[in-house]
Amino acid sequence: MTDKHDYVIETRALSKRYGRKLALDHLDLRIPRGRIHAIVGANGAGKSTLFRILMGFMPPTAGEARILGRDSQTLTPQDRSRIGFVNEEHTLPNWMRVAQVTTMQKHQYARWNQQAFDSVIGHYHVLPEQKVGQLSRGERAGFNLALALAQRPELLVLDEPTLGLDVVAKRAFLESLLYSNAADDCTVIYCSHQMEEIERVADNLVILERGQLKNMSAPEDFTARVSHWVADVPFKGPELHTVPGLLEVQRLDGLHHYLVLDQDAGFEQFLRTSGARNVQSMPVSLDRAVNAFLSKNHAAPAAA
Ligand SMILES: Nc1ncnc2c1ncn2[C@@H]1O[C@H](COP(=O)(O)OP(=O)(O)OP(=O)(O)O)[C@@H](O)[C@H]1O
Repeated sequence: MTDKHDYVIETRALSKRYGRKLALDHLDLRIPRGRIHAIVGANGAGKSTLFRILMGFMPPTAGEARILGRDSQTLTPQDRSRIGFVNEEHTLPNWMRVAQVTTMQKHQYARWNQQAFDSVIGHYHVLPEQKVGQLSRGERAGFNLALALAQRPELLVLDEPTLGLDVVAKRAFLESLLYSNAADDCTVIYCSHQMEEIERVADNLVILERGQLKNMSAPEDFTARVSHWVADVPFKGPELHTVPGLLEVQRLDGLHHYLVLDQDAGFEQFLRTSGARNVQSMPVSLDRAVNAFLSKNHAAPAAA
């Protein structure tokens, strides 16, 4: 049932103001159905606010937010049952046993898929008789993901799901997500600050900054927008305000390192005209590209 206007999330001029702070600023965001979409942003970019509005926990100040085609402010329990949500807190009743929680969820969700549950929980050493409160953080994350995937939600929102997990638990979590075929008939929204995870799982990279959409493309296409130039420039080099697309500059071992956005080979010419002797371009990782992009405005004062 996919048509070209089938968006799982659609916002139009969505704004949220908390007192003097504008957390979402006329945000127009359209996330198509299917695949894994990463949403990244610096602290305070508005990600949690966006999800609070989308889940109907909070009204917007202005604009419109739709989730699975419904107005987020009038979601019914049935609409909500089409959405799975896993966050870093992995909130489940601590006093209940794993088997009890599983049975309860099985009865609650008509589309429950036992095979999906078994294949994910199989990555973890979780016993049915254990109480939720006795599980380790990684086991609780895995249990939560297994429950969420078994609901067979149309939309699964994962908000920093691997925060605080060790390397082994993180790997198990990502493998569960990838190998459960979640992306086949379920759209996954993955909010994380961990670029190596995003590089591994995401098909689409959404960057939010100060409540505005700054990028929506395949992660590798974003990386291709950022280039790293190393130049041997005598003295101070060009005035920084004249460097086109500048994200970051560093001086290391007497060489200038420039990270720039949306520049082509003309940038080499710019450096040479500025007196650079040796100029080389180097590949950039997604982590470096996103961090340089986000840091550029990080220290600037917030819009009131
Ligand atoms: N209840 C509130 N009252 C006032 N300001 C708020 C409130 N909730 C959020 N904010 C502000 O709105 C902005 C966006 O916050 P939000 O929690 O949505 O960001 P975030 O992208 O989820 O950040 P993080 O990555 O740090 O969790 C921040 O500047 C924050 O200080």
